[in-house]
Amino acid sequence: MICPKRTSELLDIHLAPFKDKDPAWEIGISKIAGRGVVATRHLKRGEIIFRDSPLLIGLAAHEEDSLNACSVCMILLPDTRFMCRQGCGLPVCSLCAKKKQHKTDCDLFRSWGPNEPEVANSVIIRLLCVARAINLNKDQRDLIYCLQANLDNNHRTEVRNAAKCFKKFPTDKKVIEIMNRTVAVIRTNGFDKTTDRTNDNQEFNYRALYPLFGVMNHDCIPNSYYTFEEKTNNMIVRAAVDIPEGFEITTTYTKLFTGNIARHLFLKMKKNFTCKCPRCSDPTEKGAYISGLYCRDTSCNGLVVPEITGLPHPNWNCLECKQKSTHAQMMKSQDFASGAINAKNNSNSLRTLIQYLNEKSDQFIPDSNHVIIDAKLSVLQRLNQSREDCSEELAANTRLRYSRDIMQVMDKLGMGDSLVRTQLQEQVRKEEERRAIKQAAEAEKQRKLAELQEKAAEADKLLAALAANGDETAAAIIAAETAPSCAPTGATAPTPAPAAELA
Ligand SMILES: C[S@@+](CC[C@H](N)C(=O)[O-])C[C@H]1O[C@@H](n2cnc3c(N)ncnc32)[C@H](O)[C@@H]1O
Repeated sequence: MICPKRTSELLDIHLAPFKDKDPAWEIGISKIAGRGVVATRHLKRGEIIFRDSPLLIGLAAHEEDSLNACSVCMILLPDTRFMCRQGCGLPVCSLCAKKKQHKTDCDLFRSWGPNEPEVANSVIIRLLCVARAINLNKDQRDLIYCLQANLDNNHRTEVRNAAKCFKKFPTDKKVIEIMNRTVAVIRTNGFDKTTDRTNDNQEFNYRALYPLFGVMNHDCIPNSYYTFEEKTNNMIVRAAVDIPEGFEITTTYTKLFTGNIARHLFLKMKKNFTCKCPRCSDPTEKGAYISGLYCRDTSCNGLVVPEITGLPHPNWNCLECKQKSTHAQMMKSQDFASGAINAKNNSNSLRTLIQYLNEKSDQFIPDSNHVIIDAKLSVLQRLNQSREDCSEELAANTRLRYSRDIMQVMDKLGMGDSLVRTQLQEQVRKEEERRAIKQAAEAEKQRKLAELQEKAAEADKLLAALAANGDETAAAIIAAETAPSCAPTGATAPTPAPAAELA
């Protein structure tokens, strides 16, 4: 492990533009693994802990059909004529083509002679983030070397493949080593499009290395969460819960609602470690039963969970009848459920998906299962874009119900704040506000009606009194004066409107 002091020095240089004189964090020896980020004082839930800027950032270029983004500002460009005319093989917008960053990138890639500079090639575009490490200054380069790098067998593959796309790719061992190391450092500590490392379903389509964030260790119930500033791509890390002084600040490398087994596999294969946090050690995941499935015995209503955690193929146990099942048996149920829900999710009708989730799916998969949580999140996301084929009432009820369901799972897991929770809270707040406005309008209608009824009753009484006194003319005048304001539209004087009719 590299000394936390040296890491701090290099991070201070990197973070100097933020001018944080009294940081709420420091780099220390972690109880979880190697170095970690530790709170220097008590942090309140929601408080900003630090800002970080990307030391390296570039297009992820994972999909061939989305290569038309500018390699500097990363904004999508019109479909034609977006490649640099200097022949570097990089897409660039007309504004960024004049910027210093592009000149540096362009000079580097042109000197390597791309085979087909006019064609957008995902391998070349993807390499840019890594190749930018070559032009960093010494402190920045040292910072890269200071971060952990899990050097697996294929961390050299990317650079090796990229070399085939250029005529004069560098052969200098030092240059190749910098790039290979950078690939490994990004894989261990960085982002490579949201799907690879995000805890919040956030859109982040780049490949990037945030050095301070890179020192944070993982916990499946993290005590911090992060967001990105759209203009700068800077990251803001906040406390998800109150964090006492001296406690390690953790993040999660996996999605929040992935079950124990899938998280275990992801962390083992992609991040090279086995997590031993309390959620991972508990087959019920703190009673949230995110991996829970129904017992195979149809006469039993019990939930089945993995017998022990931390294994890729555990046996499963019914919590009710104690029947054991093999992993393969339970995966059949899980795959069947995932297939059914995904088929409904991919169909065009959002209303059908909602009906299916509300009425059918719990016959074969518990509501607590991650497939259902993901489907509900997907419904909420679709509803945010449009109501599709749902009535206003169905959309509103679904928003409220699913947001509350998912927050309940978060509460069971003991999760604090996160971007997802903020979004769900906002959905609930809006829906409760809409309902309160509707209720207030209904109450106001009722109040006015009662007022009218009261007036009509008073008029009835007056009329009766006048009639009893034999004052027929006065009664007719009163009836004519009161009826238009009390009676429903269309009622005509002189006949007094009976109170029942007004309702
Ligand atoms: C982004 S780095 C975190 C910082 C790292 N501890 C360091 O000293 O630089 C990720 C690596 O830290 C280790 N790590 C992070 N969280 C861990 C955890 N919960 N349990 C075990 N190892 C963990 C793993 O080796 C992982 O590949």
